[in-house]
Amino acid sequence: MTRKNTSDKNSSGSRSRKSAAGTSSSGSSRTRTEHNVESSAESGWYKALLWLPRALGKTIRVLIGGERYDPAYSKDGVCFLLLIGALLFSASEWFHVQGALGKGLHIVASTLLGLPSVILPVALIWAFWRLLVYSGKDSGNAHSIGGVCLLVWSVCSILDILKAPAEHRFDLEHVRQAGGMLGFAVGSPLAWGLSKVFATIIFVLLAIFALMLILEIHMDSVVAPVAQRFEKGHETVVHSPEGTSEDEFFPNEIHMGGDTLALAAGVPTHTDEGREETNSALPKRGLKRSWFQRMFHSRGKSQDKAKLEHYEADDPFDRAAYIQGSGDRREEQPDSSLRMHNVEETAVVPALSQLVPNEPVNEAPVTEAELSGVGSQDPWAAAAAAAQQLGQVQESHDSSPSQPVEHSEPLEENTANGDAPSKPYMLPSSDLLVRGKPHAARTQANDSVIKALQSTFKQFDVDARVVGFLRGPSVTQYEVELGSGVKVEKVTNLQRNIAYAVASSDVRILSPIPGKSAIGIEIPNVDREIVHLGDVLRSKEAQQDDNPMLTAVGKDVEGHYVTADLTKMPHLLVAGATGSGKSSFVNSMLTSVVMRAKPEQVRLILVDPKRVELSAYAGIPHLLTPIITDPKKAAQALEWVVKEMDARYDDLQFFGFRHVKDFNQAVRAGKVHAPAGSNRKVAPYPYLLVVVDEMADLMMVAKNDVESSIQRITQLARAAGVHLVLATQRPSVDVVTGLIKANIPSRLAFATSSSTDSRVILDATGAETLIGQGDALFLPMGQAKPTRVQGAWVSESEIRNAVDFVRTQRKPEYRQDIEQMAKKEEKREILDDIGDDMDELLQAAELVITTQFGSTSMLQRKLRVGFARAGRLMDLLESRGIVGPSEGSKARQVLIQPPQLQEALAFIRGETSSISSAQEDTQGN
Ligand SMILES: Nc1ncnc2c1ncn2[C@@H]1O[C@H](COP(=O)(O)OP(=O)(O)OP(=O)(O)O)[C@@H](O)[C@H]1O
Repeated sequence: MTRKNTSDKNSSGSRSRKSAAGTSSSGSSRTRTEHNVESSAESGWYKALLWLPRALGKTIRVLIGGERYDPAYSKDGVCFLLLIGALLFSASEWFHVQGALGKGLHIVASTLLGLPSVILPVALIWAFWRLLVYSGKDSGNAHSIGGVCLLVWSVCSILDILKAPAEHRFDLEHVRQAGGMLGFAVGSPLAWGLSKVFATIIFVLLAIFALMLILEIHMDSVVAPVAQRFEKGHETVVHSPEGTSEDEFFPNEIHMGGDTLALAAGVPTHTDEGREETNSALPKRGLKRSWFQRMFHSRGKSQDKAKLEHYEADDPFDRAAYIQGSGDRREEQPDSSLRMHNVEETAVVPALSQLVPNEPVNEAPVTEAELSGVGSQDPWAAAAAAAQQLGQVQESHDSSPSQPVEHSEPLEENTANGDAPSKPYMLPSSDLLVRGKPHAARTQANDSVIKALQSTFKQFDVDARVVGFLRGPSVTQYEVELGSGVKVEKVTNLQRNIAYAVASSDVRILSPIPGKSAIGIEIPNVDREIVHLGDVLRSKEAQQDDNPMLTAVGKDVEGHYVTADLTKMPHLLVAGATGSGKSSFVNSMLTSVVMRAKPEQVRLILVDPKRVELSAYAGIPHLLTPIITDPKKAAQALEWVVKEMDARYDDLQFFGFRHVKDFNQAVRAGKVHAPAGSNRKVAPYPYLLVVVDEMADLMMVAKNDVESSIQRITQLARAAGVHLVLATQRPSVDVVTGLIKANIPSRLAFATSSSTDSRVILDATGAETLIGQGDALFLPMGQAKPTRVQGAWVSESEIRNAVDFVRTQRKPEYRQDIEQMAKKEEKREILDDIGDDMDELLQAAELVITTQFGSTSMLQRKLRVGFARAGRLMDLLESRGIVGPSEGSKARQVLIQPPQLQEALAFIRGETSSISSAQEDTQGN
């Protein structure tokens, strides 16, 4: 089930994580209370530090009319103070102004810092910039500012040590010319007590630590890659770019080791020029990236992005920016009188919005006992004993193709790859994914919208006012309270006028907001926020849960990260109009799996009839089969999944478990033993995730087969660890049939073109009012009402980096039986097509090829058949490429020469896949 830090009550009773400070997503009372709680939790020194500025602010507020406290202004105030401080100290330290104030400031600065006082204005401007750009709990400001203070202290101390006089004495003039009081405090005593060299080393180390704090670098990110490089020393040499063909380096999507990676027909290789170089440089890049990424993060997002190779498809919101004009249209600066008015009217707004935390409080993890079947008794002992007694069962087990032993391949897959066990598999570092800006709780655009709403109410004489808002990444929900005796319809009827006033056609009105006596007006933000996949995966919630099937969904309208456990969905339907963000979601989901799951934990079957959407994942070790692009093969793969599921059930039944999770736990605990005498190895089953990027194509080729496979999988697959994600851009009843809907309980609806489509997906309207580009309604199983989310975004460069990282570690181990099953199916189709006419068709082929005369009447005469039958035989020969198309009354062209007769006959009988391959086979023999 979804886990998000909102209060969505989950009717199935599954876990729902609450926000750090509160339990309900409801409004102002909650957030006001949270504010009190938060301020009472402040430490004593913090209160003491802020006592003076707060008292000053309070006095000013009282003097100018007693307005309520707006914390957004306190941040602005600090920024301005820093700027003014920087200006003052630059006058005294750089321009040496000679006024009394200038001299006084210089005395203060040089006494405190000594020579480094010249960098004081820079440090203040830097702190000003940092506070302006980053704010909130996740901003990292405390680390950075603490780091800068430490660095300045270290520099002052080093200067003091270097200039410390031999005799132990304090001389203020000397101290001012060295590291100031700050440096003297510890520097000189250390130099006198320890020697200058050792004291300097200590402060150099402290300076390095300070730099690490500023650049957000951790020791392990420096040491681990170096250690890794040492371990891989030899391999790196082997894979060095020079003198090594691309074949030796298996991440290349076509050649891997000595083998050729069997990409599905039509799967583009997703390479571009210089790609080989990129791949072979990867281990080196990993180290560089981790250093630079952190450094860039601390300096801004634009540089952060620049480190990744850029693709056209990397840019989210392209069209949104254009359509909504956010790039062109400047927000009007509200005039001062209106601004005052707004401040009063919406005074509660910042109190509401600033308290929406990004990080959830952690709930106690699910206990082992919650997992079904794992109780205090030891069920495995009984199963093992039963297995001992069931020698006969085991034998039949061995012989029967549908029995678990036959199915031992996936169980052994951990060790099947010769080189796999020697190299531990490493998950990609989350540093490969871009960091976004901290969530903005309030922007200028929100103020403009509130102003527009208030004036609309005023114009139409409706006694209503905006009392708060919750800003999400793409949409803000404004909370409107009505005066007593005012009908709700008065506001809902204004929908079009509101849309006009805020210049957006996508206004959604919720009346009331669930759980509140207030109306919610959802209006798209002109300054939308991109929800980066990396941020969702780095959220506390996602990091504390090591479930490999946990996937990022995005952020809800309150700015909380939303993640989902695919095992609890257990199947998901993703639908929406073209360009609405489905493929981007599927990419985020698959990248989540690549980032969090090892191949032995999750295996994938990817169906991509559009051929380009999922090709980036070709060759990853999680794949169970090459990416399937042919809808017919996809239908057969689904049938294979049904068989796999049945086989897993047989296994679970045999060993006495109800869920594959329990079975896996027992295997890991060494409590499951293969029956005596059997040579099978017991290993945990990986989850199997089947992703179909376009359902409509599958339904067109084999509606009944696909429907019945999906029905069977969805009914049973949960316990077997098999999960489906079906995406479609045609949410019509012929694609998303009643049968499919009934079996896929979780839905994710992106913008649809009509309310009918929305009903098909969600059984409710609403998706037609979404604004596209990742804006979605998420309805996980068990939840009564959908939650609005902005889907997580992962760029193509990020996907490539993550995928390259895993491909360099392991080859995919494809299951041959999926391919074989598809081939068998093809053969069956060929034979079905010919039916009872095989003998006559072979005779006809022989006649036509030996005589090189493709005439229907000749077949009529020689085979003694009627015209219609001879015509059918000729059509069958044409379909197999033996004769050309009909040329009216003329005989058809014969395309096969007499020496190829035997190959042609073998091909007709379905023994070979083509006539040329038959020739090759013959030559080979
Ligand atoms: N979560 C998101 N955040 C930001 N922008 C997004 C997001 N999702 C999609 N977009 C924008 O919308 C564009 C279209 O998205 P996407 O290709 O996923 O749509 P789609 O529904 O799969 O379309 P189609 O069915 O035609 O393949 C993207 O190129 C991107 O610019």
